[in-house]
Amino acid sequence: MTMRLDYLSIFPAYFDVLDISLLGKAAVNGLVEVHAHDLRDWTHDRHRTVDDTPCGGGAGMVMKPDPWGEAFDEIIGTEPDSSVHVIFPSPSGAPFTQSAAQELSSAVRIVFCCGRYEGIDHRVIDYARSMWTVHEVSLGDYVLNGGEVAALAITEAVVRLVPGFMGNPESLAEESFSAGQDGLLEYPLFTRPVSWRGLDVPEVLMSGHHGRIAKWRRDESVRLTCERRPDLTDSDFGVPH
Ligand SMILES: N#Cc1c(-c2ccc3ccn(Cc4ccc(CN5CCOCC5)cc4)c3c2)n[nH]c1N
Repeated sequence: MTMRLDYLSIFPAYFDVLDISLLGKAAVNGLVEVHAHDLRDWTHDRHRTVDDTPCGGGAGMVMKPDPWGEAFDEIIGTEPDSSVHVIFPSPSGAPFTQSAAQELSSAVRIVFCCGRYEGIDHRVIDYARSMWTVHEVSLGDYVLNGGEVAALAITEAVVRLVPGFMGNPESLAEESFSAGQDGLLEYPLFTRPVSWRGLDVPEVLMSGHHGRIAKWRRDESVRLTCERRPDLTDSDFGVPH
């Protein structure tokens, strides 16, 4: 099954990068199909205008609904289809999580609507909700200039979970933020040389003793999680708050 990814943006060149590396390989293997669109192609004035002043006043500009509606008609269609997932990155969106990525990895079609300025006229989102499955999501509590970077991050998080994408699916099982690691942060990683600029690989990792190695890794994951992400710890880890 090929996953079709569409990107609507006034900066479609942001998505040229998807031809590189693993994503490029996935496209070649037919796992994903990528289409980037310039929203201005659905404007009709000489200046190819996509924005206007906010109703009710306020700073900045708001993206007009008309180009989005015409782009939707051409790219997605005019019939409702809940199997189409439409993602609006937004500072006021719900936090994007690994479980959301996992859910989206089984989607047949995902359309990313990348806003700019102060955002998109809300009727565009309301219309999309009446037609497709809509996700208003945020990458995190910091302000970006538009939705493109978020769309790229979400794409990578989702596509790497598509069956057949990652060469070694076992590497997905041990990752942080996935059930396999009990939601703890990943332990520190080391490789050769054993000694580097006076810094040595922890002896336990060179011991060949799998039980001790597993304990060290678990202890390190718990230590790191307590230090950096107390919000992820709870009594189940046997770790005091
Ligand atoms: N995903 C994601 C994002 C985004 C994001 C996503 C999409 C768009 C479209 C336009 N912009 C720029 C923009 C910046 C500032 C504001 C006003 N601010 C008022 C006070 O509260 C904060 C927002 C609005 C819009 C976007 C930003 N930012 N951070 C994330 N994690």
